[in-house]
Amino acid sequence: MIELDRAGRSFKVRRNIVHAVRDLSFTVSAGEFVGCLGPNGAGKSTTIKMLCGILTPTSGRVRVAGLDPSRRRTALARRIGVVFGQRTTLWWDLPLADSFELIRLLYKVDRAAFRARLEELTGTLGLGAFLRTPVRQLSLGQRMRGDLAAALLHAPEVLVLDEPTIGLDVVSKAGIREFLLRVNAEQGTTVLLTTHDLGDVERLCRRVMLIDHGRLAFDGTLADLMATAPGHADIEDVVTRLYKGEAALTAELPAGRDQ
Ligand SMILES: Nc1ncnc2c1ncn2[C@@H]1O[C@H](COP(=O)(O)OP(=O)(O)OP(=O)(O)O)[C@@H](O)[C@H]1O
Repeated sequence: MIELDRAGRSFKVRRNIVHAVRDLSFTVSAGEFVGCLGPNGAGKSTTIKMLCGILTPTSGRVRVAGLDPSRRRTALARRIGVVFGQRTTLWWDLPLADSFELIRLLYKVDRAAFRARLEELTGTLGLGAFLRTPVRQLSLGQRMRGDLAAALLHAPEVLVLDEPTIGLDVVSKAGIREFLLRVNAEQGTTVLLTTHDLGDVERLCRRVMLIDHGRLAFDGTLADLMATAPGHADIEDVVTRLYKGEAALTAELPAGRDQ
């Protein structure tokens, strides 16, 4: 469903070249739920932006649902849902319901299918009480639920989330996590998320990737991740060690994973 083959993205900043992502290769199969960790500036958001076609890779190849994201952005938009936790894709001054209607028109979703989908999402995400509220008046937790609904209204096969639980309280976080698990389990939606919240990884992700300096530094299960630091039972300790380079990351890549 998602394929990166030696994908790279660099930026020219004044006279310097910043290599945000280098030689990144991995595949995510249909129905997987994958978490992507990495220190600040590691290249996670740049990777997500290449997956949804916002950024064109400067080297290598990216495919999502068989499409080249930067060349087939419109075709891909029908098959992918994207949420940036730090930025809303909703219309700030419009009530949530009007934003959804605009999305229906943009994505040319059939009216009956849209109604059914919206009803389902309104129920599972608890949007009913604030559907008529302008987006700018929503709390962060409400806005995030609205953004998730917006990303899923056209029933995409792939859902890509950049820090979907950032800034949320424990109850809101739990609600979003439960919802994402449901979408993955019941609809078979492939989910790839980036996060700094290790609770997201523990509770959601069957597979964890770690990006460091734009490269894939680890790819395996949560148990594989914990095994990189024997004797450390706390995921926070393990990840801190990995970020500080205290563990031999690449040596721990499980056999059979793309590197
Ligand atoms: N448009 C840009 N122009 C120049 N440099 C950029 C641009 N976008 C990202 N970078 C640089 O690329 C590197 C990777 O950034 P990116 O945002 O992908 O990291 P990240 O892993 O998502 O970080 P964080 O966890 O802090 O969100 C950083 O050094 C960043 O400064």
